Amino acid sequence: MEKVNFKLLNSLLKISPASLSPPYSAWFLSTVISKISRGLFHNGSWKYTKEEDCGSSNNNFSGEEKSYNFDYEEDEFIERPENFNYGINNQGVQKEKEIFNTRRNIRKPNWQNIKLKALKKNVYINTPHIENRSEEEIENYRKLYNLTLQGNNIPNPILKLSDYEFPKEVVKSFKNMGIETLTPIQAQGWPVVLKGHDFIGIGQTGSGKTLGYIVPGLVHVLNQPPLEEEDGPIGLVLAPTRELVQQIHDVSVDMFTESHLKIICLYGGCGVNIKNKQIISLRKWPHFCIATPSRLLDFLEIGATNLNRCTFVVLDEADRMLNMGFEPQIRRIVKQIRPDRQMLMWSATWPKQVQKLAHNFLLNFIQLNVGSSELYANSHIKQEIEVCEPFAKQDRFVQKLRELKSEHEKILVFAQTKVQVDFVVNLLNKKSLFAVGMHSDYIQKSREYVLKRANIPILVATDIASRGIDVSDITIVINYDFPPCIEDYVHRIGRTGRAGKTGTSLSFITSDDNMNAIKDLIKLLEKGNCEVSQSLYNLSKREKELKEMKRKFKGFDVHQYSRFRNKFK
Ligand SMILES: Nc1ncnc2c1ncn2[C@@H]1O[C@H](COP(=O)(O)OP(=O)(O)OP(=O)(O)O)[C@@H](O)[C@H]1O
Repeated sequence: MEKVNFKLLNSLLKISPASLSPPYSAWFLSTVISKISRGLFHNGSWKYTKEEDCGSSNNNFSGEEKSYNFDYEEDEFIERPENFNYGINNQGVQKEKEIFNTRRNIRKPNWQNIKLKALKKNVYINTPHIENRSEEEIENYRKLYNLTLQGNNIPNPILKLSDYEFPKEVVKSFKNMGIETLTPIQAQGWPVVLKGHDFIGIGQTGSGKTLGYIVPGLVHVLNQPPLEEEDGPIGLVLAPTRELVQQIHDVSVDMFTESHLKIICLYGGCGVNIKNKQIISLRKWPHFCIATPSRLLDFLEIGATNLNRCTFVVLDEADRMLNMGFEPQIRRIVKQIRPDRQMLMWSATWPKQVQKLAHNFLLNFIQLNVGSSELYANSHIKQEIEVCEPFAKQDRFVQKLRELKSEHEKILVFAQTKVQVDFVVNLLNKKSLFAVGMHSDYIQKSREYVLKRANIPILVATDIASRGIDVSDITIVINYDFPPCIEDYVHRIGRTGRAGKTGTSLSFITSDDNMNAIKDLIKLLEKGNCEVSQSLYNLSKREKELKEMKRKFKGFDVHQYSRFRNKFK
């Protein structure tokens, strides 16, 4: 029976053009040749023996032979039923999904019939120093940082770390992590969350929102009765991408070390072996869990964990989580969580479309906006815009990059699609500007590597890297393609200018870009008192006129009319 190394097959199928550049091409060729010689490229279903290819003999399937199939949602191989038939045009994949969908069904628990464990929601300690602060001092602080608050019974902010009696484990972690001051979103957010309120925290990119929920999350867990057998995690953080989940996990581990509480992270796209490790970690009674929604749902559906003890729930990048297809998953997960939970939502952007939806999940919440209740970009970022013709964009981009390369150590470039990322990487490598790409087709290990560990001067990515990712040495962000929605622009450029540092963004804009986003960009720049070039105004005006003409001359060839009009103007 033929044996296939799935990890390598996966890498080969998903190989990006960037990997064909000199350092990788030799490895690529040798791998292809060795795979051909082992009979990799055969028709029919893939078979492998787990012991060899998963590298572990401790899993359930050691020694036995099973068929596996690639799950595009989970981005990894999943077990396939015996006698499974692919059929023509992947009809089989569809059928397989149906089979698995029916197998995986979780019901909403009937909370009235379940005896819930005791919950201590308000873990705030009244500290005279904070309570006795004058109203004037508090007002001044809120005005200074432009804090807008909505809701009732709002506690005073914690202005200094020494003002509040944090548990000793937390104080030790602060020392280890070198945290001496609070950012405004932490100063006002922490007491609200510690009091047990549901909360929406909106603050600019890089303003410290992660610790904004991790610190009160840790205090919450420390105040709950200990976990017992069969209990799931007490704290749960949901985030949209694997990279973000891993990053939040890293920050949380630093914070939780002194308290010896267990913290785990769950994400897909990492192969069966890691999935098994994740299941094992779930069985070791973790106190806190950071997860992507689909992977957590998967584990809930196979019964690997439950959320009966979960009382502290966080949606990071909440607007993203309630949008773009995540919302049904979030609903299904939240149904599994007891109704008297505490729920928090955090983001740098809070578009109107998701606001109403968010309120469905929260009870008597307090909302904090740091900066402004309207959309705005981090004021530490210098925003530059370059308007050009679509055909001139490539050359202009390469020219600009050559100029910027000497000034900036690490440059992050955003392109709109995976194909576009590969195209830009190829373009730059051909021009001897060494660049590496990152998008969802890259294997997880290489995604982690290029983001955090590698010394790569130019990284080209899709929006997968736009939210929450905290890489300290990115000093410039370039939008090769302008995003179709302004919130994505704010998050993308927010990868620079973090934690009070300054940064620069450069965006290329052509008439091919989404004009609604351009209009929003003009508003954003005007609100932030940034200079708006005449060419940007002209572009927006020209498109407005064209739209107007299209409306008037419906059925006519508008472009022909436009040329005609320009000729005789
Ligand atoms: N109190 C603090 N003192 C010093 N540094 C801090 C403090 N809080 C956060 N930071 C640092 O600020 C940086 C940005 O924090 P974080 O990633 O939490 O930002 P964010 O608001 O979540 O950004 P985004 O909206 O992009 O997700 C991190 O490197 C973090 O270590």
